[in-house]
Amino acid sequence: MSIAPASADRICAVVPIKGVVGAKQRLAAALDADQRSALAMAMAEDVLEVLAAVPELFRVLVVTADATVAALASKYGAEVTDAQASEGHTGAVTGGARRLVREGFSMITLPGDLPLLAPADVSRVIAAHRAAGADGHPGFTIAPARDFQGSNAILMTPADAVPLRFGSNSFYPHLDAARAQGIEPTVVEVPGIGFDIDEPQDLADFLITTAQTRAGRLVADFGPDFSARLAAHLERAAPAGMEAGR
Ligand SMILES: Nc1nc2c(ncn2[C@@H]2O[C@H](COP(=O)(O)OP(=O)(O)OP(=O)(O)O)[C@@H](O)[C@H]2O)c(=O)[nH]1
Ligand SMILES: O=C(O)[C@H](O)COP(=O)(O)O
Repeated sequence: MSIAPASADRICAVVPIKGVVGAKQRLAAALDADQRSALAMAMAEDVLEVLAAVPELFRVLVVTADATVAALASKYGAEVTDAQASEGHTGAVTGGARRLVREGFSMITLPGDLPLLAPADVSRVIAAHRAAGADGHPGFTIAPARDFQGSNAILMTPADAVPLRFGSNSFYPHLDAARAQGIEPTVVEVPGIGFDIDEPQDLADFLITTAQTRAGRLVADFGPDFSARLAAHLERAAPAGMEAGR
């Protein structure tokens, strides 16, 4: 099999999307299954719309085994693959990376649950990667989650430059993994990338933004009582003597 040389000028976004069923389990205390599915789909559509508007991206590849997600991806001009799509976040991204290596593309991977993402956020990561001189050389650029636990965007030249392992605390291990490959990671903090919705507290923080996106309108439509119920849940869930918060 021939492998085309990777270039930081040829970047494909890889977005793993689990799909309608089983999404956002960690929000189960705040949302029922239908609400969780609807929120996951709304965020995914918002992210796909944003990525379609990033001028530096050549392509977008959605890794999913879900037919509804696949149809949504096509609507925004994204390609779809189901290779390794049911092997968790890490498996799905690794499957996408393998394909991009064969095709000579660098990879930026982002999850589908970044409700405040804007095209300029993605452009910032790409600019940082290029400024770090990754063109023609292996490079690794990462934008952490706001709590510095998650890895919310990773850009690699070539697409498989560093073995990835997503999980509850992947940011610092990913820095170590890059250094183990002899690559000094570039870290770029981007608020619109750092904010994802994993836990009920994230949902409460998102409600306050009153974002005029699909996801923002959806949570606003959960009704006037929703934010009070969410606040009550967070109050109950907070350790005694502490304010609800991260
Ligand atoms: N294709 C694919 N994508 C996945 C899989 N697991 C997670 N993802 C995606 O990876 C990104 C981060 O997902 P997580 O926050 O870990 O999982 P989640 O389903 O969104 O939420 P939880 O169920 O609460 O963990 C999201 O875009 C998910 O849709 C999987 O098995 N296959
Ligand atoms: O390693 C990570 O960044 C996580 O797997 C991403 O998923 P989450 O932040 O949505 O849990």
